[in-house]
Formats: sequence, structure tokens, C-alpha cells
Amino acid sequence: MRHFDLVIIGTGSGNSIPDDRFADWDVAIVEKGVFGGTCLNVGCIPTKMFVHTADLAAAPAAGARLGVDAHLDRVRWPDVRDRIFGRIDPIASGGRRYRVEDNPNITVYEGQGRFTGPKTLTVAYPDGREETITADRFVLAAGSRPIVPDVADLAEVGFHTNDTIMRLAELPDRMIILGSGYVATEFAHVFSAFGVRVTLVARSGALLRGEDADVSARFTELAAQRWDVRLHRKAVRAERVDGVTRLHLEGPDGAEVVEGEELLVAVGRVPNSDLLGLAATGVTTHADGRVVVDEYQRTVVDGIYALGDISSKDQLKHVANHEAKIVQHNLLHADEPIAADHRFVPHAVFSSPQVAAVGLTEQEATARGVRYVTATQEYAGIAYGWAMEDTTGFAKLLADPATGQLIGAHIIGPQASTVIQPLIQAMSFGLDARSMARGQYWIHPAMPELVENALLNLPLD
Ligand SMILES: Cc1cc2nc3c(=O)[nH]c(=O)nc-3n(C[C@H](O)[C@H](O)[C@H](O)COP(=O)(O)OP(=O)(O)OC[C@H]3O[C@@H](n4cnc5c(N)ncnc54)[C@H](O)[C@@H]3O)c2cc1C
Ligand SMILES: NC(=O)c1ccc[n+]([C@@H]2O[C@H](COP(=O)([O-])OP(=O)(O)OC[C@H]3O[C@@H](n4cnc5c(N)ncnc54)[C@H](O)[C@@H]3O)[C@@H](O)[C@H]2O)c1
Repeated sequence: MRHFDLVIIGTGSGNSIPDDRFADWDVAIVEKGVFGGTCLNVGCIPTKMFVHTADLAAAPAAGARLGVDAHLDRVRWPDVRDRIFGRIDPIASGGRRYRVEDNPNITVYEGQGRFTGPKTLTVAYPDGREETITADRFVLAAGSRPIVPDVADLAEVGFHTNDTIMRLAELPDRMIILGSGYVATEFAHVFSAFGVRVTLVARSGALLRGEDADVSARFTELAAQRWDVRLHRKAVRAERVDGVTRLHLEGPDGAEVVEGEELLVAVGRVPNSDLLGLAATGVTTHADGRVVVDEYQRTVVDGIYALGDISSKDQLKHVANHEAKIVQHNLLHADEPIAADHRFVPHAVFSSPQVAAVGLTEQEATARGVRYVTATQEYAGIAYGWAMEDTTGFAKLLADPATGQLIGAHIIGPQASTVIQPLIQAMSFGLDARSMARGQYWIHPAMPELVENALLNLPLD
């Protein structure tokens, strides 16, 4: 049985750990799927390449209000798809080749790892063979997978998740999307911009309901103008008739059926911890399946670390990457560990409109009894908002009335994912709202004037 200094399970953010400093470590990397993990292959990167393309496809329709009559002729789906994966697939295979061929101290095991004893991992290969290895240290970076909801006959009927929807052979006429979070709203934008008629089925009364309530309400209102949005619906059964998927729903008005040539399921992701046989090595999990880690990303077992979607409540690539850096340092300097910084984790939803946020929502601030003041600034009230004729976007800030420190920032509107960055910076470095607004120039008439005005609107002394 071969013994290693370090075994890393998963090649998403985990693959970034072994660098030159590990040259004299004997390292194993275990990967059951495509090298590079979710973000590169079926997550952030391809989706945002599709979103950019969708933004272009949607632009002609938005021109008329500004006096530009343009027309979208055609979306060449195979070309859109193949441009994206023509770039991504070689990166994945190049990443694999680099580890397999160019790193003499690294052994790649291309199979599914499962603990079968303390610090003992058995790798099952696709051909049925198995191999068992041991190590002093492990990094659990095995990510998460899409949740499959309990809907009768769903498995028999067949459905897509983010793993498959981006490689469709052709665009369908209609698509049902089950879910109302990040994945559902990003793909609803992409496919509707490409001409697909989208029906979005949401269990609750709002889309993106993890956002600040004002943002979620505005997004839901706008979504209903673009897509067939069914709120308060429970999907109970699926069937496939003559090439059409029929999803049976129960809602406030009783039973109904929605139809589409394709069905995308996007109801959240579950950590892959349940597939790792963690009990055999003593690693513990929370009730929701996340591996328990301390602020140093250490599990309860000495020498076993975890990072990313398998342990984090924020299933985001920038969080997984940050945690990988922490684990990397703590492997190299176990006696002087550094802590992960989860104070101000931002996120963005790349739908249309975009949504971005950092810190507390107003409902969270209220629930926690935090004192706050709040202010809102519409895009319509800044010069660049006039240029874009934006009438629906806004920034909303929450700040501590005593110190002026920002405690939450929420933006819905054009380029929200970029416009929010100075607010993330201010919160991370403790810059108060007044100093931030008044202590620097703001380029006129650029979009960040939205942030400047929102800051100035805060009722602070
Ligand atoms: C559609 C979509 C879009 C997204 N867009 C964004 C975005 O725009 N911005 C953002 O910040 N985040 C985004 N995310 C989230 C982001 O992709 C994840 O947070 C991130 O990829 C998590 O990285 P990870 O290293 O923890 O796991 P992963 O990247 O999932 O890597 C885990 C790896 O472990 C392997 N593995 C699992 N179990 C085993 C096992 N037992 N043995 C061997 N190998 C195993 C898997 O095959 C996988 O390759 C998106 C996610 C999705 C699904
Ligand atoms: N731009 C980004 O950063 C980005 C993009 C995509 C995904 N992600 C990450 O991936 C994670 C997973 O994305 P997601 O959209 O699948 O999950 P999500 O948690 O964002 O949204 C899932 C939604 O589905 C609803 N739901 C749950 N069960 C349901 C059911 N049976 N029927 C109908 N609705 C149901 C939930 O109430 C929730 O609103 C996200 O939480 C995020 O962390 C990030």
C-alpha cells in the first residue's frame, strides 16, 4: 500500500495547492471526474461566457427605447457552445496533463476516493479496479453536486442540471427551469436571450429570496416581464410525451402543467461529503452535510483539512480559492496556522439584471438586532443611468449609525457585479461611509456615482 505525505481529493480549488514549495512532498491527487472541477468545467466560467453572449443577444431588443432599431437575426447555438467549450476543454485537459506528466512528485489517481480506515483511502476506478493508499495529511476538496428534488418519475423522464445543459445539441423551443436561485436565474437569462421560451417554477413567493427583500422583490417583478414565472408552485410529477416534458405542479390555484422540450433542475447543491466514507477516518459533518472545520480549515482529525463547497456555507469559487490558500499555508506551516477570513464574502448573480451583494441584508440586520441606517440610490438618478435609460436598478446600503461603517451593500442593475467592488473594499478595510464618499474623486459621469450617491444618502452625522 503506497503512503503519501499528502492526498488531495478533488481538482477544483484543491488542485491549486501543490506548488514549488511542495516539490519535496510526495503528493497524490484523486479526481473522479474532469480535471478542474465545477467552476472551470460546468460552473462559473462557461456560464459567464454564455451570459456575456446572452447580453449581446439581448442588446438589440433594448435599443428601441434609445432610438436604435436593431434586430437579432440568429443565434448560432453550435458556434456559441463550441467557442466556449473549445476554450475550456483544452484548459481542463492541459491541467490534467501538467499534473500527470510534468510534476514528478505528484501521482494522479483518476477514480473515486472513499475512506476505508483512518487516513486510508480506497480509490475505485471506472473499470471496477480498486487501489488503497494512505497519507499523513489529506485535503478534502470534493465540492458539491446538484440536488435532485423528490418529483415523481423525474429520473425516468430525464432532466438536465448545470452538468449537461450547456452542451445541448440544439436550442429547444421551450425550457422549464425548476428553481429560483443563482443557477435558475442565470440560465433563464441565457436561454431566453437566445430565443428559448422559459418557464421558471419557484417553490416560494420570490426569486433570489436569499437577497435583500427589496432586491428580491424587484428582481421577481422584472423576471415576470421576461419569463413565465410560476411562484408558490410545488412540482409533483414529470412525464415525457412526444418529445415534450410535462411537469405537473400544485399551486394556489390547484393543479397545472407546464411544458418544455427540455427541463433544467436547479434547486441547490449538496456537499459531496456523504460519498467520502468520512466516518472511517473520524471526520464530522454538520446536519446539512458540510464537513466541520475550524477557522484554520482543519477538520476534527489532525492532518485532515477541508475547503470549498464541501465545507463552506458560501458555495462560491472566490471562497474556495481563498480557503485553498489558507490550507496551503497551514500545510506548510502547521505550527503557525492562519485563519480564513469570512467576514465580508460578496456574491453576484449574473442574470439580467445583475445582482450583487456583500454583508447583511436588511432582514438579517433586523433579525440580529443590529442598529443600522439605510439609504437607496436609483440608477435613474445618476447621469450614467440616464445614458442607459435604466429605470429599475438601485443600490441599497446599510450602515452603523454610530460609526458610519458599512454593514451591507446590495445592488441590482447594470454591471452590479463590478459596481459593488469599492463597497467590498471599504467593508474589508474598515473605511467608513462618509470618508469613502468624500475622501476621493468619483469619475463623472461613470456608473460608480451610484455608489457615491448611495453613500451620501445615508443619514449619518
Ligand atoms: C452553474 C454554476 C455556476 C457557478 N457560477 C459561479 C460564479 O459565477 N461565481 C462563483 O464564485 N461561484 C460560482 N459557482 C460556484 C463554484 O463553481 C463552486 O463554489 C466552486 O467550483 C467550488 O469549488 P470546489 O473546489 O470546492 O469544488 P469543485 O470545483 O466542485 O471540485 C470538486 C472536485 O472533486 C471531485 N470529486 C468529488 N468527489 C470525489 C471523490 N470521492 N473522489 C475523487 N474526486 C471527487 C469532483 O469531480 C470535482 O472535480 C457556480 C456553480 C455552478 C454550479
Ligand atoms: N454567480 C454565482 O456566484 C453562482 C452561480 C451559480 C451557482 N452558484 C453557487 O451554486 C449554488 C447552487 O445554485 P442553485 O441555484 O442550484 O441553488 P440556490 O440555493 O441559489 O437556489 C436554489 C433555489 O431552489 C429552491 N428550491 C429548493 N428545492 C426546490 C424544489 N423542490 N422545487 C423548487 N424550488 C426548490 C430553493 O428555495 C432556492 O431558492 C448557489 O447557492 C451558489 O452558491 C453561484
